[in-house]
Amino acid sequence: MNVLSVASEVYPLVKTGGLADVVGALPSALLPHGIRVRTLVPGYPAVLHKLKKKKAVGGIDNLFGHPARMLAAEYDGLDLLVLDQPELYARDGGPYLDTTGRDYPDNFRRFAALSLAAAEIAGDSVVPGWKPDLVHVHDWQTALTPVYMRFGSAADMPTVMTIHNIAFQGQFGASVFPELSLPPEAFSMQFVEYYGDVGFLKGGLQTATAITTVSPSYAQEILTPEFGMGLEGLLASRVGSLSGIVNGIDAATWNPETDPLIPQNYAHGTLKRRAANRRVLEERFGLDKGPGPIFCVISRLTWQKGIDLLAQVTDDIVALGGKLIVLGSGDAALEGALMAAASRHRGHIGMVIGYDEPLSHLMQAGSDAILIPSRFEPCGLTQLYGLRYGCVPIVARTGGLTDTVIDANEAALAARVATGFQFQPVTADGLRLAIRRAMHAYKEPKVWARLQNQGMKSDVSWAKSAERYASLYSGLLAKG
Ligand SMILES: Nc1ncnc2c1ncn2[C@@H]1O[C@H](COP(=O)(O)OP(=O)(O)O[C@H]2O[C@H](CO)[C@@H](O)[C@H](O)[C@H]2O)[C@@H](O)[C@H]1O
Repeated sequence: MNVLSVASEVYPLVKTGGLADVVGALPSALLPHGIRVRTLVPGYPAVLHKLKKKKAVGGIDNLFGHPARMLAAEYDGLDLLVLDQPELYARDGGPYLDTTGRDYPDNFRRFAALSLAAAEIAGDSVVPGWKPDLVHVHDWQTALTPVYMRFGSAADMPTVMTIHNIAFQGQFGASVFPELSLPPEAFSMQFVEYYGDVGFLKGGLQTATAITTVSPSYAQEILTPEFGMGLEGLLASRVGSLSGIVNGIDAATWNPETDPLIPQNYAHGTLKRRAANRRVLEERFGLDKGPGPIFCVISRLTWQKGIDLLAQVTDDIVALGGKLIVLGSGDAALEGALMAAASRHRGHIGMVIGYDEPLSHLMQAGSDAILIPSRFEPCGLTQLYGLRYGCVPIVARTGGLTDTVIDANEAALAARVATGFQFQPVTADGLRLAIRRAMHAYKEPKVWARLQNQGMKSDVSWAKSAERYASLYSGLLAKG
């Protein structure tokens, strides 16, 4: 089976968050199922620069007023198609934001173009001699693909639309509609019209053959007004086509036994070796040496991720004898609150503002626990990395965090299945209580080591989830 996967980012070429990790890791996990994935991404400078050997395999004469080239390349096991259209993608900033942190004003056009190109590949008019059997799109940036397919020459080909984060919907004023090269009837409830605006994600959810999200719990939650963010009604009308498949991790990139980004490799039998990583971490974050657990946070610093709750418990962490290190960037006010905490508690709280992939590996390898107080979390990946690295996850009981961490309650401890701590309600008090519970467990080395070992043994690979995607794809093809 040939699958075209379409996304706005893919690890290791371009990454702003978990979407890239998933899009980068799923293809090799699907290969044993006889599924060959080609991944279509925009030709951002970062992508073109990293791909040394690329070949023009086709093109589109007029993609929103400009010619575009389709390049093919292989990178780190990925079979890539790259949409090379400098007017849209040759920019100095990131994939979505300019150098001052603002959305590019033509993002609607940049990602409509990506979606239209995908639909034309599916319609067999762009890459001669290659055509997918199914198209899999991710998040709002690629959500118009099934809409274009419906009105183009691949109307019967099955499509899967995966929601990684329903908070980002790609909603634009109605004035963009005439620029999208869609027929007038597409501006209706059945397609992209969304409360009088154009909704990219809405259009995708309305037209994709199947909808998935990245955990079973989140698939349930988005049917409620609290988590559906306005799309719960539409999703309820499509509930028969909606499922949740939990994310895995790239077990080769995230393997403490072989990870080249950490000073000291280790396995679950050699947890003591983590101490060497801890020492490097202490240096890096300016922490005092000494006992007590190091809690880490690796995250966008936003309300979704509950970072305001974290800012309320920093003093408590220090008062209880713990240390805190934070890597991330985001809301200026939250960055400021954490910086203030770091200067109040020099030697006990360290902060690095920015995005640093190697440092994120070191933090998982040297910290004792990772805090994830998210208000909503479709799946979450950092708790999965934590499990693999013996960095015990302390998580809000929501979405995929619920599905992947087993709370250290008495029964779970007795059954030796606990892997971390969950808390609810998702408030500062809830988080505070979870930190107290973790501190208590940390004081009993045997209990803590068991939590670490149990986590390291849990299956966070793609194996089971790839099987689920494979059977979803086969089911759709069989129906088609
Ligand atoms: N400052 C920093 N420096 C280095 N690395 C950093 C970093 N900040 C974050 N990261 C990395 O970025 C990724 C974040 O992934 P998450 O799944 O936690 O959240 P995100 O909200 O981006 O993804 C959305 O999509 C994914 C994928 O489906 C879902 O798991 C998730 O719930 C959903 O919100 C992880 O690999 C993490 O290590």
